[in-house]
Formats: sequence, structure tokens, C-alpha cells
Amino acid sequence: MSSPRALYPPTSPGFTRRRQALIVALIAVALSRSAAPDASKAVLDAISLRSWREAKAKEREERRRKLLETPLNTPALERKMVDLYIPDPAGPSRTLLVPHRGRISRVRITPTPAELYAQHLSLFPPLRPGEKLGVNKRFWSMLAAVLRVAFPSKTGKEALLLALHTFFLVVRTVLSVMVARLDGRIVRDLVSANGKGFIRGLGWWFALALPSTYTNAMIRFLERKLALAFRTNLTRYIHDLYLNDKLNYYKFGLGLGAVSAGPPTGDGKKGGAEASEAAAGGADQLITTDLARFCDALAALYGNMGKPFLDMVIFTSQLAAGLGPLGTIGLFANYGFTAWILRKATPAFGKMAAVEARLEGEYRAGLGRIGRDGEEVAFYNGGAREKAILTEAYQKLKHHVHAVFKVRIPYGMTEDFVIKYLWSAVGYGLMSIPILFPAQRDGEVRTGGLQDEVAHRTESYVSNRRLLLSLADAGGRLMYSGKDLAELSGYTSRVYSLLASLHALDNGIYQPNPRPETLPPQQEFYDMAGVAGRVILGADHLLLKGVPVVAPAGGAAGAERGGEELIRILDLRVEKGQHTLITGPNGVGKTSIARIVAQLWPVWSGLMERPLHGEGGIFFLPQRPYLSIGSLRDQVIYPHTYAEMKSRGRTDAELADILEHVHLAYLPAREGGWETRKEWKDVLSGGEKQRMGMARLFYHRPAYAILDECTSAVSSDVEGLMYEHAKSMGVTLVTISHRPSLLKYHNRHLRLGESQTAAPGSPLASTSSLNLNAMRMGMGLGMSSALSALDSEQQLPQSQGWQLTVLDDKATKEEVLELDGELERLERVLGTEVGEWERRLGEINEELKGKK
Ligand SMILES: Nc1ncnc2c1ncn2[C@@H]1O[C@H](COP(=O)(O)OP(=O)(O)OP(=O)(O)O)[C@@H](O)[C@H]1O
Repeated sequence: MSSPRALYPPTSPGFTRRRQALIVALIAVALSRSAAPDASKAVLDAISLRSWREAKAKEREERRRKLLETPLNTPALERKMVDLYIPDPAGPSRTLLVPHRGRISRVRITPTPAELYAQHLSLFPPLRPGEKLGVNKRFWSMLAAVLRVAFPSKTGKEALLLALHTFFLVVRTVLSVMVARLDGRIVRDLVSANGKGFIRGLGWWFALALPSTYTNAMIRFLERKLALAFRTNLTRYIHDLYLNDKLNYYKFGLGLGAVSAGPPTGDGKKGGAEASEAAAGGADQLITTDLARFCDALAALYGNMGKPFLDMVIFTSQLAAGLGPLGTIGLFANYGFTAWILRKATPAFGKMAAVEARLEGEYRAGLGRIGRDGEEVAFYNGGAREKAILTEAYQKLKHHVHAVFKVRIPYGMTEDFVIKYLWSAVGYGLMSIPILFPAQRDGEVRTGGLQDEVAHRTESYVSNRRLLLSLADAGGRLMYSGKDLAELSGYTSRVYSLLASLHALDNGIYQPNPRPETLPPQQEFYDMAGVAGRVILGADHLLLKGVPVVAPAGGAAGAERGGEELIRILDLRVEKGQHTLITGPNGVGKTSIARIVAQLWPVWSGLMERPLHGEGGIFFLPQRPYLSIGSLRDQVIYPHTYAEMKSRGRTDAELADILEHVHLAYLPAREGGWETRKEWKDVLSGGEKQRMGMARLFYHRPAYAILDECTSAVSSDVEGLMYEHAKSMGVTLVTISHRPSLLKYHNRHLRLGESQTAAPGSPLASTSSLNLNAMRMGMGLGMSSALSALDSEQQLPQSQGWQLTVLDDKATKEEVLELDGELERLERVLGTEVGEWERRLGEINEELKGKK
């Protein structure tokens, strides 16, 4: 046992003088630090104290004003924020401009190299369906994989933080032992009425308090810093993988990245979450809350496990010297017994944490939806309905959390009983051994009287008691960390599933699914693992050759079922100047073609060739206009930044000219200039938003543009002007629309839903539409008579559900236009009145039958 005398260094006069000198030096340093440089300057400049105070007050006021300024209402910041980031001309790095406390901080971001993702791919095999998760072998391998990202280098910043953290943990344990020993000395001096020793002991007590409190504060600080460092590393890694040019964010949203199909096999009992549980939920919840929780739990776990473990080792070794071999054996028997009981009593905390995270995500998604679509909900007066949906999500979460609390009652009781009471009882028993059986002690020979003996027993008792209490505390924390570990396993499985999904999406890896038995033999099974089409980017035309239009099905159930075929095979080639209008009934697959061309959906078979994105290439304008966060200028140039715009030599004057062409020239003046930042989706009207989309098209000057119903809310005259302007710029239009009036800006017409093979009961299978479609085909083939079209119905080639017509002369176009309008009217009439006529016919037949 280390001698407690070591705590009492000799107090010679020289030592006291040195100490005084040290204190004076410390005070001098503190005073010099507290005096601001401005103060000394003020004194030096011989300015009066009053004016110095006034200057200080002004400075404080200025600082306060700056702190109150937020990035959105400070003109100076708005001007600076025109550049969201500045690309590095020499490499892929960017310098982000981040508003922080009234200033702009520059943060250099280097993208995660593609080689690193390639190296990590094998670390993240996807979760298998129904895979059991908990504190098991799989958990350790998942944690190791995630740690490769969170803790990328053994010599990096995280390693330094960890080393410092470990250092302070050791210091705390050493200080705890010193405090326990000092405690015994103080009580001993008190019992033996040694006033001087008692006062000295108190002095040391305070001397130890200072480093102890500093150590505790540093441990907490370093733990949080470590958690933040983990989170930063993981967040950057995930951002780079989630938002890359493979469109993983879109595919993940579709549910394609979720854990593969397969019925859940879990019994819901102890043993951990299931793979499906770990994979459920939106990316926002996974990347924000779940990731933060994982990092906090991971950083805390090191302290929560490492420190008590160290404590237990050191305290046990300290105690073992005082308790003798029998006591030490008893101590270890106690540990073993405790671990066994708590193992039996621990519920599936990992699964509970994963389920809670999923339910939190669902609740959060509900709130997000209302925030996003508030106007639509308000128009429908759907508040009550949304409230019911939200309340249900919250109730589910509440019930789960409540159930977790309930499960924790017996566990908490067992834990408390074992750690607080059982351990204390064992401690008393062990402490009594050296006192009741002095022969077991370490051979120390006591030469003093009875009082000295009592004093020493008291010292030994108090020291050992404190060590045992600390030991119980360490044991308790170690046991708690067992629960923390279980919870960490839940968070780990969620973060891992996100990373594994993103890696799989990034590399197009999907687990093959068996063909469903219920699928008719003639029907294709579209499994994501069976995507085999070829894609060539960079062509100067647009080509779809033998490509099926299939909507991929997301989620585990969707993967099992396979994608939904919308068009069996599509052949379409668009060369420069071949403006193509795509029409067809709702839901037939018009937008789906655009999705395939934009590579949002896979090319299951066949060949797709298209130009690259951007200037001189291809540009997509989606059905729903999207307005980004940023300035008015950012809306026109999206997704470019101002820096990119300038680097291409584009100017605000050019943007003003573009706005002129979409009839939005008034916007900069109305909104207060190009730099104005607003929530644009709420500021602009439906038509204005769509015109802004066309402005983007004019800004990006592509060779091909796929326009998906992007002018449906724009008046026909302005729409026409915009189409003409696009064509005059040399843009080849591929327009998806229901408006026959747009035909005049195109020279080819692709009609979808011209199918005789539509499944019974599908929206394409009404008799009236079959005949009308045949009439349309007739027109497309240049036949002027609808009747001859009806006659030719039988001779049509085996339809794939589409028909491409070349409208090469003006007369044909006008004829088609006219007949199209008429057919639309007929369709309307047939749609609304045929049912009524059929009903009346039935009635007449019934009446006639009755009369016969
Ligand atoms: N992510 C998806 N997963 C599965 N099915 C989808 C998905 N997106 C769309 N679909 C389905 O694919 C079909 C075609 O959709 P698409 O958006 O291409 O229709 P559309 O012809 O453009 O219709 P509209 O004229 O109404 O815009 C629809 O039945 C739709 O429900």
C-alpha cells in the first residue's frame, strides 16, 4: 500500500517562501491577462479613465449589435453570401462561406476521394433480411466498419482527442485514490485529536479539489469534442455519398437502398433489432438525429466503460492490499455474480433504441410534411386530418417510450439492488475481515496504544469504505454502460444500414429476388438486380432503343414484387431540331420516360444514349417547380452558384434579359435586387415559379430540353412566346404535355397509351378510347378520314402502347390539331354521357322484356 505520508511534503521556510513567490507570480499573470490591450493603450495615450470606459461601452455595444444580426437580415452578410461556396480552380476542393456570429467564416472542404469509397465497399455488406441485431458479433463488425469512417486515422485529430481524454480519465482515477486516502487520514487525525494534522489534511483536500474539478470538466469537454469530431467525419462522408452525381439521394428516397426483401423473422424478444428495423426511416432522420445519437453514445461509451474499468482495476488493486487474499477472492466472486445477474436481467435495449429512432423519424416526417405543404393543407382545411395523423405517430412513439420505461423498472431495481446494496453488504463483509481477523493483515506491527490502534482502524475503514463506494460507483457505471452498449448497437445498426445502402446504391448492387410465383409467365419480372441496359452519356442525340419503361418498386415488399411495367418496349430517337411532343392519359408513363433519360430510373434493358447535363447538353424541367434556398439570382442560375456564373462570363444584365423573355422582368425591382434572399416558394405564384423554370432553361442554354408539364400554369400566349424563344436559341424540345395547342411548336408527336394490349380494367382499356385511339393513329399516319382509321384498326402493327408521328407539313399539323380538339370534346362527351345512355338502354330493354 502506498504510504499516505507521501501526501504531506515537508514544510520548510524555504518551501513556504517559494510558495509565496509562486502565488505572487500567478496573481501578476492573472492581472496582466485580465487587462485588455486597449486599456494599456488608453493609459499610454494618456486618455482619461472616463473616455476609456466610454470606448469600452461602445465596443461592447457594437459586439452586441453584431451578435444580434442574423445572416438573413444583414445587408452586409447578404452581399457576402452571394457566393455560397468558392470552387478551388486547381482541384475538387471548395471553400464554403458559413455565416457565424455576424461574420463569414471560410471553411475549406475537400471531397472524400472515390478510392476511399471503393476501399470501404467491402466493409459494408448490406444487412440480410430478418438479420438479428444486438450486442453480438455482427454488431462489432458493423461498429468497426463505421469507426473506419468516424476515426479515419491513428494519428489524426480524433486520436489526439482520445489520448487527451484517456489522460484525464487516468488522472481522475489517481485523484480519486488520493482523495480516498486523504479522507482516511483526516478522520484518523480527528479521532486521535491531532489538530495540526487535521488542518493540514483540510488544506490538501482543497488542493486536490482544484485539479479534480478541472479534470472532470475536461473529461466532459473532450467527450463532446470527440463526439463532434466523429459526427463531422461521418456527416461529410455521408453527404459526399448521398449527394453525388449517381443521384443516391433520389434512389434512397424511393426506398431502393433499403434492406432487401424478406419477411421479418424476429420474435420481437430479447436479442436485438432486425435488419428491417435498422433500415426503416427517412434519410433526414438517419443523417441528423440518429447519427448524432450514435456519435454521442460512442464518445460517451469510451468514458463510461474505460473510466469505470480503469477505476475497478486500480481500486481493486488498492483494496486487495488492505483486504488480504480472502477479501480479494470475495471481491472477484462478487463481480462475477453481479455480471451474471445483470446479464439475465438486461432487456433488448438495442432493439428498443432502433425502434424509438424509427418512430421518432416517422413523427418528424409528419411534421416536415406539414411544414412543406402547409399551403395545400390549409386550402383543404386539412389541419384536423393532419393533426390526427401526427397524433397517431406521436402516440406510437409515446407508447413505445412508455413501454421502454416500464421495462426499465425491473432492470433498474435489479441494478440498484445489486450495485448499491449487495455490493455494500459484500464491502462491509470484506472490510470486517482485516479488522475481525487481524492475522489476515499485511504483517504491519502496531506499537501504539489502544487509541492509536482505533485511529488506524478508523483510517483503514474510512479509506476502504470510500474505495468500496467508488468501486460500487464504477461497477454501477460499468453495468450501466452495458445498457449503453446495447443502445449503441441500435444506433450503430441504423447508421450502418444507411452507409451500407448508400454504398450499394452507389455501386448499383442489389440483392437478387426470386420471381414471384403469382406472376403470369408472359409477364416480365423487373428485379433491380436484373438491370442490364446500356447507357452512353455524351452523345449528341437522344436515343432509347428497346428500353422498357418500368417504375422501380421501393422497399422490401416492392423489391419482392418487382418493378411495374408501364411500356413494354420504347424506341425513340431525337436528333437536333426534332421537337417532340409526348402526350397521353394520366399515369401512362410520360414523366417516367423523362426519369429514365435523366437516369433517375434504371434502363432495364436496351440502350440509352443522351448528351451530358448542362450547357450544350441536356436540361430537365420537372413537373413541380423547385425553388432553392438563396438569392433571387440563385433561382435563375440554379444549380450554378454566383461564382460559377461569373467564371462563365455571365452577367446580371444577361439574367435581366432572360427574365424579360419569361415575362418576369419586374421581379428584381419588386423583390429588392438580385441579392434578396427569401423563401421563394412562398413568394412566387404558381405561374411565376414555372416561368422561373423556363428562365433557368434559357440561362443554361442546353441543346436538348425535356420539359415536363412545366408551363401548365402559364397563360397560353406567354407559353407560346417562351417555346418560340427556346427554339430560336437552338434548343431541341422534348415536351410532355396534355395541351394539344403545344403541337404547333413541335414536328413529331409521341402518343402513349395507344395500346390494344392494355390490361383489362386498366385506365387504358375503355372501348371508347380504343376506337378514338385508332382514329388518332389514323390521323398520325396521314389518313384524313376517321372512318378509314376505324377500318384500319385490325391492320395496325402489334402495338407497344405508343405511336410516333412525324408532322412534317403545316397542313397536317393544323389538321391534327383541329381533329385532336374535336376528339377531346368527343372523349369528354362519351366519358360523361355514355354511362347515362347505357343505363337508359338497360331500362328500355327491361321494359321491352316486360311487355313481351
Ligand atoms: N416511384 C414510383 N414507384 C412506383 N410507381 C411509380 C413511381 N412514380 C410513378 N409511378 C407510377 O408510374 C405511373 C406513371 O407515372 P408518370 O408520372 O410517368 O405518369 P404520367 O404519364 O407523367 O402522368 P401525368 O400525366 O399524370 O403526369 C403511374 O401509375 C405512377 O403511379
